[in-house]
Amino acid sequence: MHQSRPVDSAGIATLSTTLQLARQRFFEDGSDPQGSVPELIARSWRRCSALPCSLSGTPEPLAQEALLARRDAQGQLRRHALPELEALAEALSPSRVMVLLADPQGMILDAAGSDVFMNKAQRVALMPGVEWSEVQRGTNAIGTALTECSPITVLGLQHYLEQNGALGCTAAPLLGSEGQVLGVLDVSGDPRCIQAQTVGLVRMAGQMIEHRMAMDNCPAHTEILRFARDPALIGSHREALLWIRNATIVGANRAAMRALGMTFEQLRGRFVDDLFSALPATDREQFELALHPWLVRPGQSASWASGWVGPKSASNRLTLAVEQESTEQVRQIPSSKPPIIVDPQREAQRQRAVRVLDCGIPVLILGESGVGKEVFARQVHQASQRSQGPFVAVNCAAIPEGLIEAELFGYEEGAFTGARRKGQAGQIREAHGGVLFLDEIGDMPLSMQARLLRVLQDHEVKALGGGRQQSVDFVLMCATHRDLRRMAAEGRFRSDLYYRLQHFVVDLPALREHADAKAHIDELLQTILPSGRLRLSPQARDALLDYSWPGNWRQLVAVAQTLLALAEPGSCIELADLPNEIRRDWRTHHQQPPSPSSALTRPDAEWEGATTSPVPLRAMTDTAIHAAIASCGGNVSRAARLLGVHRSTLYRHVIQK
Ligand SMILES: Nc1ncnc2c1ncn2[C@@H]1O[C@H](COP(=O)(O)OP(=O)(O)OP(=O)(O)O)[C@@H](O)[C@H]1O
Repeated sequence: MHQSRPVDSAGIATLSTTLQLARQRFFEDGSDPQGSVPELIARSWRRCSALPCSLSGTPEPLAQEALLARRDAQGQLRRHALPELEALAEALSPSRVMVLLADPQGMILDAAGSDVFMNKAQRVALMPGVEWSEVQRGTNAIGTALTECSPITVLGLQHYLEQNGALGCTAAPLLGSEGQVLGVLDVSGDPRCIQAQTVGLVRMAGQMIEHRMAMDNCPAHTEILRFARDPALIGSHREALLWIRNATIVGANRAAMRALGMTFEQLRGRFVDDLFSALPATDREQFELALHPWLVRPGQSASWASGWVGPKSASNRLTLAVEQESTEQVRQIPSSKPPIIVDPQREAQRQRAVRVLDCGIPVLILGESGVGKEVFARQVHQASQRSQGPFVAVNCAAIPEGLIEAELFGYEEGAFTGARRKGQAGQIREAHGGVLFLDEIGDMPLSMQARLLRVLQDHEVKALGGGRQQSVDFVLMCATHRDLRRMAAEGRFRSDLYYRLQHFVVDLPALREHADAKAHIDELLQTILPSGRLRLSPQARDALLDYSWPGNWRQLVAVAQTLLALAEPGSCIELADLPNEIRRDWRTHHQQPPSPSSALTRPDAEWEGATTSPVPLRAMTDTAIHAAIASCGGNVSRAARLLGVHRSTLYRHVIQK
């Protein structure tokens, strides 16, 4: 019996007629969906329909102690995956999606990303503490990726349960060196937000996590043979890896399986000499590896740059200098530390905040999401007398309400019944001697605010589950995008805590409100997209400079890093390569003939445009000039010839703008 019903027409925007029909036939008549939905989805629907028990309903998340125990059991996975989770959430933040990490059973352990979407997702229990295996939640990206052991995207009503039809999710399983599933990385959001770029970024982040875990886990008596077509990829997450014990292959990563065209089962147990015809002695540091002739497929080069990693010897990482012709330039991987743009006003605020902090007075930072409140707080800490002490950042909105007390105040050993847990100091005690940064303090539950206020007054903290009061020495910095004054007036934030926090307030302006907004945007773009490697067409640059950046610096950095990750080295980024909302915004302000050729090859075109939709002449000229420059690959002389004007006229026009 099928447990989900077909969908009515008031469904999701992404629902296609074919999908609708396929669901109807499958759920009502039991017709096989083959050919109407992707094969992975069809297979999963079949599996789900054969499940013995009903899949409907919204499950309750685990209690906090049980979730903490599940997290503890995946300490290594989380250590390697959480930085990527944060980076991915940051890179995708303009899209209102969330990034999830689940364990090998599909239990969601951690989430990062858009608060707006997280709140929506909670309604269907897509949150930490809930298991999203296929058996529990039907076809879904996390569960189906785990079952199929393959990356997958599940959009809208491809989900088995109709109640999950508003979700778009893409997930990549994280595999260990023996093909075992270590966990799964997932991005979920509105189905329209899951674009090809999102899928690519999830897979890339998954590869990075797998690579880091693999290098951290080289068992005793095992060597790793690393190889890649391009020597520059050796040491990166894109290198191929084979684990070798007694000259026999015992493990492989995905890149190795792809490079050799073999599955893990086909590789396991093979002698490595079977694959490579000239395997060099292990004491050589640099060598070229030749693939055995019988494995070489048409068009595949037989030569690889390669190197060894000895057992447990991270220091033995080889940097290879094999001379090899390579047509592929190495793609720039977005740097994890983009530059911070500083202006005089911000610098003055920072210096004053340092003086205040050094006197032990709390600093409250206000501003829209993404204006750099945490960045600012970290800079103040760095310049303060507490710079040698810790900077402990806690995002009050990201921690589920039931966990926040334990996270902040810590707990004693055995504090939770039935849990085999050691105690935990808690973030407040971890900030001893330094700074405690409470981000999104406006989202802190009222009961927690009362406890925090007591800690600020007494400088003492008591962990959950008993124990004695311990004295703590920290200075508080807080941030929020909410109007705390109004919240306090409406009783949604404790007034006594508000008055304690508002002695020194830093109000960081939105990016669009900066007097030099365009210059700042340009400076950041130039640093992240260095002109030697990538070019921005004049139209694309204009669109980026003119955009209002509602997600502020975070959105700008994420867009620039995504462009860098996706563009081929040396290529020119065009308007069409920019995210939809930026293109749409630019087009709204520059209603123009679509391409230079239409304006240039048909001299009357601009007048036709003028009669149907009046556009200022200056704007039309701008667009024609930028389009001409773009179509000539940035060459102003050629663009001038194309437009039939002198080069100096064009320069003058561009400079005057
Ligand atoms: N002055 C700056 N120059 C360049 N990039 C910046 C600047 N400030 C912030 N950023 C970028 O924006 C990102 C977001 O900054 P941050 O987390 O401090 O914002 P926030 O205001 O705390 O956001 P939220 O309120 O959503 O937590 C940073 O990781 C950094 O990449």
